[in-house]
Amino acid sequence: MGRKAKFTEGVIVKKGPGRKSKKQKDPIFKKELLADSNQPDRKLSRRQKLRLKKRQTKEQEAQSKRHNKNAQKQEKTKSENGIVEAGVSTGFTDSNKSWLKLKKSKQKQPIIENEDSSGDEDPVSDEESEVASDEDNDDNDEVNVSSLKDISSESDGDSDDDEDDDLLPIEKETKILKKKRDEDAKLAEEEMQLNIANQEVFEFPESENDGKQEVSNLQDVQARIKDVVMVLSDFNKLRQVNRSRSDYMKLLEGDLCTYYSYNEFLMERLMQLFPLTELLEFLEASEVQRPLTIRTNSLKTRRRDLAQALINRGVNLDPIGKWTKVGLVIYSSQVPVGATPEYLAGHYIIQGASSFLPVMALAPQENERILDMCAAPSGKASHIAAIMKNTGVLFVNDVNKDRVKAIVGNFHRLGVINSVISTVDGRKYPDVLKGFDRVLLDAPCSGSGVIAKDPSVKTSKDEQDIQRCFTLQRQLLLAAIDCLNAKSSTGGYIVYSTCSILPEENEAVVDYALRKRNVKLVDTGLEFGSDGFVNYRHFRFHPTMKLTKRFYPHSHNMDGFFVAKLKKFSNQIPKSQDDEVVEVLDTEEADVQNESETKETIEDGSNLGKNKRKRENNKNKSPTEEAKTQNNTRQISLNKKKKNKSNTSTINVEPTSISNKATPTNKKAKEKNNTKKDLEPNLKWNEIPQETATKLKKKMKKIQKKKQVGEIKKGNLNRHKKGNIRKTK
Ligand SMILES: C[S@@+](CC[C@H](N)C(=O)[O-])C[C@H]1O[C@@H](n2cnc3c(N)ncnc32)[C@H](O)[C@@H]1O
Repeated sequence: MGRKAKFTEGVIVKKGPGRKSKKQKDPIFKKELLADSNQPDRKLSRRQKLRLKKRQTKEQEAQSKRHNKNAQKQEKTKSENGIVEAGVSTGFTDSNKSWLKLKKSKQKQPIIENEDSSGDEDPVSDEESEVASDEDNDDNDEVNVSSLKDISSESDGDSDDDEDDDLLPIEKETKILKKKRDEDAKLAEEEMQLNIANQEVFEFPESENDGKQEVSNLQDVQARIKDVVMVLSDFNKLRQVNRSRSDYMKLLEGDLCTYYSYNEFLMERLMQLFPLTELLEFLEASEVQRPLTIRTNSLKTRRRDLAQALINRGVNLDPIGKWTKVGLVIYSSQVPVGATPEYLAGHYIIQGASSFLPVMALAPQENERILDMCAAPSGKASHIAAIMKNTGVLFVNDVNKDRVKAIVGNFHRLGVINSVISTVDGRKYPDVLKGFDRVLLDAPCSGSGVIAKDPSVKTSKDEQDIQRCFTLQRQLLLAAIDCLNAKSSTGGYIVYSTCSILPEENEAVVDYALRKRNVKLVDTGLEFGSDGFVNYRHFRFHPTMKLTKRFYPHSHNMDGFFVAKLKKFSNQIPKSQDDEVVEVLDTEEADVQNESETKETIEDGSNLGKNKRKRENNKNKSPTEEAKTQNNTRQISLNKKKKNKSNTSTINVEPTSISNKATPTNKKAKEKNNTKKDLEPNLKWNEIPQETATKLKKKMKKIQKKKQVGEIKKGNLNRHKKGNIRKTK
């Protein structure tokens, strides 16, 4: 195989002007680059000139140093050896050696260098001196850098310009950015120092009204809130020595009331409830409306179809979350959401996300008998009906006749056909019907969880309102439990819920029911939410209270809400002495009882203490054991009653209770005194405003009269009964 012939060899192919050669011109270099760098007339930049000058002065200095050293050495050797060698300089060798020593320490090549130069007494050449001076420069790197910095900072304008000329655009940009970043960091540092300084100078207002007048606008109030929170977060370090934590808390409470427009009562309760940072989050979140949410009525449509229909009408929506299959959140809408054809056809109901939770916890089953005791306007009741698929029977009740009308309207629209609607006081419901598989008690409450929806709650609630609420809630809960059938094959469950976040209306009510009835707390089945309180102020609730769920606007993005689920394990009602308190009273009596029960709770008197002790004794017992002890107490109390009957025919009535039950008959005067005593020890008249005191007194007189009449009647009855017994005997 021979080599291929190159036919083109020797023929010079003329390259045509290609695209590149057409466009690209010959490169043009800067003059300086082309110029010989060794040429003395080369143009140097200012900085280069400075460097050159510096190097030259350094060289001179180094040389003079060397001369001095040599001179000193020569003098030394002369004085040591007594020999004076005029005209012969050995100094360079020494200096050379010293340079070598320097090298030795730096480069760790002492042997070769030493060997090479050992005994060499040649004077150091110019080149070497150049190197030496360079080395010196290296040694003094730090000095050079700092001096360069100095130079640049001194002659900011010119040198920077010169430098910038040498830099690429991207380098220039990074330089500018770096400079800006440095400036920002410096500013931030200054601000921080200023904050620290301010923080240190926060002074507690000295005026008598604790500084209420010192802040004139909301911005100042806000600033002081921040300051006080800061002090409280590191109290030992930042406090003023003569001020206690409670002083700061009081100041903060006042400022928060001013800033967020709350009354002191509610703010105080909230401050007891939340840690400071969480409190601020709660207050902020309660200023913002919750997102508009709707629930698909699964009796009439599916969520997907409803969503599509609404999107077609210009509604911007999304599913609420993974935890519900029927909820939709509406971000914006081109049509009024409460008046679309879908709404009117009952395909959905406008309902807050938190309202889904109690029904989910109740977990209704098809074909059950379910009671919704306080149902109007029926958001939750219609949800229950939908889950039951219109099977079984849903008993829907509310004491308010006007609100019941809303139930009827809603049920018509939504197509609920398995319901019986009633208007009864829930507390009397067990007298009407019992034996339900499940009961929902969505109790009337203070509404402290729905402040965004109803801002009047901020200022309208006081101690008495809360007391009235929780007394009614307790009575309703016991009645609701009494309506339940513990032996239900599918249920025996009750869900208690409120839109309040106050433990008095939630955990305390459930705790009360745990003591009064054969029920135990069970898991709600809700996958999210915060645990219920076990400790709160002077209350200590049953440890199982953790099974209850709380929801907050700031952490769950829904209205404040409480849900507890209880299972009834016996239809028997344990009768303890305390039970006398729990009776269905007419409204007038209930009011007075509220007052007296309320007092009982405020003063944390004998009953609460007693109950607390009892609870602590039962704390480690299982529900059945607890039930046994409760039954025991019941027996004891019954025995006591029997004894009393046989001896004196009187029944011990709890000092706080006003009851319709049998009262002593034969000693009217004594009884009169007793009733008076029953009522009065708990009421401190001087603590009650005069108006309410006179009202209360009037009411009490009325009740006493009623009682006396009732007693006489009952007394007559008893006499008849006794007579009958005697007769039969
Ligand atoms: C929180 S609302 C119920 C809301 C309802 N569950 C819903 O989802 O639409 C409380 C209801 O309890 C009713 N209520 C108040 N006291 C009552 C009582 N003693 N017996 C029955 N219902 C009562 C009120 O009229 C009110 O409608």
